[in-house]
Amino acid sequence: MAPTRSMMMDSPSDLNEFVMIQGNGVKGLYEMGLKTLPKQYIQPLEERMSMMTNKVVPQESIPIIDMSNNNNNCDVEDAICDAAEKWGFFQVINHGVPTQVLENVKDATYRFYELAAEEKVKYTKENSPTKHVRYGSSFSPQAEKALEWKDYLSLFYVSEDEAIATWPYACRNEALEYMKKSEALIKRLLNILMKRLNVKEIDETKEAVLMGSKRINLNYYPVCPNHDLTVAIGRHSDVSTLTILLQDQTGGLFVRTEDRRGWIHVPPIPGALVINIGDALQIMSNGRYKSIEHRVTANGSKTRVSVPIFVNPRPSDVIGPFLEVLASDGEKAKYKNVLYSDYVKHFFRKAHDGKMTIEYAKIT
Ligand SMILES: COc1cc(/C=C/C(=O)SCCNC(=O)CCNC(=O)[C@H](O)C(C)(C)COP(=O)(O)OP(=O)(O)OC[C@H]2O[C@@H](n3cnc4c(N)ncnc43)[C@H](O)[C@@H]2OP(=O)(O)O)ccc1O
Ligand SMILES: O=C(O)CCC(=O)C(=O)O
Ligand SMILES: [Fe+2]
Repeated sequence: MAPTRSMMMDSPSDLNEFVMIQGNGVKGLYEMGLKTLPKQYIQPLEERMSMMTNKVVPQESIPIIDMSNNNNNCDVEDAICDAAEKWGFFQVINHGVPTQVLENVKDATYRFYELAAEEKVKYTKENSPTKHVRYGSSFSPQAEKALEWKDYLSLFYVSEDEAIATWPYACRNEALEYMKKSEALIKRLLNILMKRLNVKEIDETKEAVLMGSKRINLNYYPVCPNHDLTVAIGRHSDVSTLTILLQDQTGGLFVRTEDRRGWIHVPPIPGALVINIGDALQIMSNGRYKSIEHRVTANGSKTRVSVPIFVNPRPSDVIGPFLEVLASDGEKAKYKNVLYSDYVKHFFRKAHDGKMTIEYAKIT
């Protein structure tokens, strides 16, 4: 529902109560017709995209890789590994996930957020019947100095039966279908990436540590007043092995340049998926593949949705550089072995802070 002129009003006196506790989210703030951004969302100058220090580099672009069978397989494999080493980010087209499945999960995202706050609030951290389903706003509100203009629904996959029993009806079938139909793409990408690391075969143990758990997030970024003063998602790197990201046609995702001096826009391409390397794979590849910092800008005129699938080790896995990588030329380990759930908890308990999470695993 778009706000009408007569509805325009000030922010609620207790913002936390309205957004988080009653479950209205930032979507609720937009629908109230706020004219100005509440102060809690005003980011420090250095985090705003309008600052000179955050310049956009329009002439740069992350690779767009055609994965269709008509293309020479070796060329595709090289392009993927090169992109993972240099950029940590690339887009894939002709990837095998049906367009209809992608459209359906975007529609399902809208369907979930269009539910009444009383329905959505049943899934907040305080109310959710399971830790595997969580509806929230911003990233880590207790730890953040300034909030982010984003609502999310986070669904941790354990089994189809558990998902059917616990995920919200408005989106569960579509989210499950998107996960299922992405499976072949995920395996193909991991096989390709492992080959260059001298990992000849993904056996059961390797499969568990590379893709033993999955989380799907339905992100909703409503129109934002004074959007230049805030962010939709602050600078961060993902803690996953790989992330498969579906974005709509709005735009707003930016990736840090290699020299860290600027930001590259990831242009929406109909039917494409954005792939990025997460911290877990940076660690397992001993830094060969890069988990790159990225961020999302808030938009003053359009609502945006995105749906990442985070492909992860299992929480109980210990991750560290693969022996195959170290053995190949006696390379020294740059990261220590860490319990993956400790690593993820460390990530979730602090505000977004660029590339800082990986310091937790660095050998200094
Ligand atoms: C939300 O906005 C985001 C999210 C992201 C995500 C990027 C990713 O790469 S997600 C992939 C993360 N990996 C996994 O989910 C797989 C492994 N999972 C686990 O290890 C566990 O499920 C766990 C996440 C560590 C939770 O473990 P548990 O033992 O049950 O511990 P808790 O006490 O429940 O949680 C620990 C701590 O984390 C907070 N938290 C848990 N789940 C979420 C969630 N989905 N979203 C946000 N925060 C979460 C929880 O509140 C706890 O913090 P406290 O301060 O309350 O103690 C990228 C960018 C974004 O903007
Ligand atoms: O919305 C996007 O384009 C990116 C989302 C993201 O970076 C995340 O959820 O980790
Ligand atoms: Fe991310």
